[in-house]
Amino acid sequence: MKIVAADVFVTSPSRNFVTLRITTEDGVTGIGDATLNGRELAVAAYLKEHVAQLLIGKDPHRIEDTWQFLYRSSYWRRGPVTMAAIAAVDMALWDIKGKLAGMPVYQLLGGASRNGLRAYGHASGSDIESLFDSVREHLELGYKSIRIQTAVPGIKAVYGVAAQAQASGERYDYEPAGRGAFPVEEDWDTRAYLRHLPTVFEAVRNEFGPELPLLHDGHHRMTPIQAAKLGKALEPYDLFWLEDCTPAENQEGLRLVRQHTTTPLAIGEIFNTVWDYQTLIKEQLIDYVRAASTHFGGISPLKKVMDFAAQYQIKSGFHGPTDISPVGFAAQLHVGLAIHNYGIQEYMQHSDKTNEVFEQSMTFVDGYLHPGDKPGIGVEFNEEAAAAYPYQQAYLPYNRLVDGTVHDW
Ligand SMILES: O=C(O)[C@@H](O)[C@@H](O)[C@H](O)[C@H](O)CO
Repeated sequence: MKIVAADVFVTSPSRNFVTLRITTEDGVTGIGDATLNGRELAVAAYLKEHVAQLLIGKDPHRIEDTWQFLYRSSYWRRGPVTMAAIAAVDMALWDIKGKLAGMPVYQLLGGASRNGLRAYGHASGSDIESLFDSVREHLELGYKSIRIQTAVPGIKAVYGVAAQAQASGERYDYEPAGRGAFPVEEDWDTRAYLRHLPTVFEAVRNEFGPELPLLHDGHHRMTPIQAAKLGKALEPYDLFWLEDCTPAENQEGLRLVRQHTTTPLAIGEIFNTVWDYQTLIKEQLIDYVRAASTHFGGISPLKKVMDFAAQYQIKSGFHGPTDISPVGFAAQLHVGLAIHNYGIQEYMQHSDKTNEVFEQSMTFVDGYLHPGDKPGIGVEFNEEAAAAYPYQQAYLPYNRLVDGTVHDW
């Protein structure tokens, strides 16, 4: 069997998505997600100009061989653009394999290790009352674990806090990428944040009790010693995890954080390869792997990093914001269902427009996700609906400190 076509689609139903569709000579199709928030067209060009023609004539069954060929033959390894492109090919080939086998992808990865996947949602508020309302809303939706993000007094805009109530069908807990020709500038003050956050967690614990698993995302903005201080200060509130407490590229920095706190740590949404996790896993500097299938080279390497992490009792906590398309999201649900060391899945929920373009078969019932039992990944791409939503330029925001210095966002 041979691949006869590889088509790339860029569509913007509420937000931008890059999708690859591979077609075999028998007319079987597979789809993959190549969305890289704010840099979508770079991945689309990488796929269209450099990868599509290499796939024509290849045997779609040879997933590992095609992955290694794309990774090694380019010579220039790693990086988010390359790895998102390879991820889309990998997912599309798993999708095809599942369709040909008549099985959902999780069956091909070893079968289900659990009945459903525990998910967490994003509660946020500009003050304590609106935060409590948001937590209640998420509990009503069935979430059994909740991420807490709040405004910080004195700071105008903070990562993770929904700016306004969304219109019906546009349920975004938080959508950071703003449409426009230049990134929005936000401000930041770490000392104000460090003073404020423990008081927020104290209030949430007092209101919602000790049982509810609570998470928080530091979004790369602290130095190791600041992160250590925060982890320690949050210990009385028993967090499920503190995420991205420091910029991820400084792996050694986590040693310092670890020396000072028992708050569990999650990191890695900006990682692209298994090698980015080498030190963190071998030295047990983290508790949860935050990779996303879309930015990590697809289903194949995600399964590999989790098997490596399993030897160190490190669990999954795959990145699941709305900038991972329903295809990439479903792809990692299959991995999560199959692996033994599943931890939790971030789940923000896509908009109605997105769901019109990507018809999903996954379910979210009583706080648990399931990828569904359709052969392959279980998502259908509606090309006609996609064409009605052309690409729109969008950028993630960036931060400046009070003196004008650019800071991690
Ligand atoms: O934990 C998360 O979900 C975030 O860190 C993301 O929302 C991140 O900001 C976006 O994926 C950026 O595109």
